[in-house]
Amino acid sequence: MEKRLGLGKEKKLSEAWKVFDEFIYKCLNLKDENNEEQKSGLVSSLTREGQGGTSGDSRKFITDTLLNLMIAGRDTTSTALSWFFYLLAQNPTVEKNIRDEIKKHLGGGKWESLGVKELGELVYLHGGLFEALRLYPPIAFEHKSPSTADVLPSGHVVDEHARIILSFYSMGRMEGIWGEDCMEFKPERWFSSGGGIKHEPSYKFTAFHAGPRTCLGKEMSLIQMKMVATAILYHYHVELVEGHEVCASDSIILQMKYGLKVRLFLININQAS
Ligand code: HEM
Repeated sequence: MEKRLGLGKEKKLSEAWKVFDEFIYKCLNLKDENNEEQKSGLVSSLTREGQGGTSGDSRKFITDTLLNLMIAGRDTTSTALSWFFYLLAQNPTVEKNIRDEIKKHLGGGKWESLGVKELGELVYLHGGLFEALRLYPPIAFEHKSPSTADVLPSGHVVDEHARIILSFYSMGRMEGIWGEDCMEFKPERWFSSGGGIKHEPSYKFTAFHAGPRTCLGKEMSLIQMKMVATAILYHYHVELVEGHEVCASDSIILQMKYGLKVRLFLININQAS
């Protein structure tokens, strides 16, 4: 009824759609004008590959795809970073180890001198982020339904009406999967015996899901998170504001109900020890 009459939440939604469409169409027009320079960009690839998707309308296809990427990539990445800094503030030794590692790879330069290749060598930072994702997966649970009746590898029979809930949050904290220290924040868990990054199968570390519907933005989000974390840790020591309650909200994304309040203390990484 609200939709038909253009009232309440439906009104807000259609206004928001209008703003979003105007923004995207403006970007597309800009792209058209600079066509030669942007042939290899994301929008150009979508235009080439999509050809309108099922709707046959290539602009709608691009708008929907970009909205999908924005929804999938924004709150997930920021939520993961909030939990990472929350855990870090409670584990100052880990913060120090990550800062030492950043310093070691700087080669005397500024944090901006760390490119994608160098970020990939920050093993401690990687371990810290993966621990945050294991303990606080931004998409904490997921449900799936079979399109037809089936038998799972476990032997469970599921019909087409079954709904299977997967709790990534619980899986990240199970002793049977991660061992006795499963509740501890331990970046070292992700170190290989050779000192590099240890790989864990996606069916064990499920923060990005697994199989054919696995997260398409995993590598991109890791680069983003590493860059943001490096920029902050290069400049600041992080402490939690005393008395501020930190707990998870009951939303689709495992955000912090009251946000994260921290104090930042300016440091000079080249002098910090
Ligand atoms: C820490 C950051 C992120 C986490 C934890 C995460 C996690 C996930 C998970 C669990 C899924 C599966 C959801 C489902 O099956 O319903 C998923 C799907 C997806 N993610 Fe991410 N994601 C992150 C960042 C991103 C970013 C930055 C992008 C892109 C810019 C992205 C794009 C996507 C897309 C397009 C899908 C749908 C894939 C499909 O259904 O085929 N994600 N992500």
